[in-house]
Amino acid sequence: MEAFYTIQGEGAHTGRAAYFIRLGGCDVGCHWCDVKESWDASVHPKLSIDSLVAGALQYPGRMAVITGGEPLMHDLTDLTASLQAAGFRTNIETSGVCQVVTGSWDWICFSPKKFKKPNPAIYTQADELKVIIYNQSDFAFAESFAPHLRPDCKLFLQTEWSRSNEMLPRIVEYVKDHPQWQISLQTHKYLDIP
Ligand SMILES: C[S@@+](CC[C@H](N)C(=O)[O-])C[C@H]1O[C@@H](n2cnc3c(N)ncnc32)[C@H](O)[C@@H]1O
Ligand SMILES: Nc1nc2[nH]cc(C(=O)O)c2c(=O)[nH]1
Ligand code: SF4
Ligand SMILES: [Mg+2]
Repeated sequence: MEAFYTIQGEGAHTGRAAYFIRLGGCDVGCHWCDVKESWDASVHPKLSIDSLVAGALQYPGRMAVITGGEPLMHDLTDLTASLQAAGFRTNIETSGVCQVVTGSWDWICFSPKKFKKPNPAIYTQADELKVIIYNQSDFAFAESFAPHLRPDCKLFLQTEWSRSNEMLPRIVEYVKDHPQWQISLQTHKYLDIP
């Protein structure tokens, strides 16, 4: 769908320069999704892996973030192999909804959704769990994944953007009471960058 060089706004790598590759296609259907234009893959141009890697190499950063849409709808074996061969660290943002987890990953951000169940195969591969808090029941939804993850998996709660005023104070109190969790903010939206 698009590729751009920016600052990772969310999660464990917040604040680091990264080349984002946003792949079209998603059938998870989050009603609050902030990139609904990504859902229909057929309206977006197909780019070759070589051109994506060449685009990334124009910039000094060597972290690539593959997102979407739901990137694991695609076989990411060749894209991640080419990025790693070119010297990039490969990070992914995924809901975990997929038949198989393809690709070679340096960092997996797993962001499960109530709207479609993830494949449990991703649980022990995740380096970071990032749950979007839209309402109070999302805290229990977030906790339901924690026992299945690796002990070193980082745990983040991120407010759904339009619900920040109501949910951020609750997330602050929750993290104070449950310090294994950290707050993730969509800092790129505050910075007004892509
Ligand atoms: C657009 S999604 C694409 C990757 C993948 N489909 C997923 O959901 O993880 C990238 C990240 O943005 C988060 N996100 C999407 N819409 C959001 C919103 N309105 N407020 C906060 N986070 C949002 C998702 O939960 C995910 O962590
Ligand atoms: N700056 C910036 N950071 C991000 N982290 C995850 C994003 C995504 O949409 O997957 C995203 C995004 O869209 N922009
Ligand atoms: S899974 Fe990700 S891309 Fe798909 S609708 Fe949900 S937030 Fe949007
Ligand atoms: Mg985004």
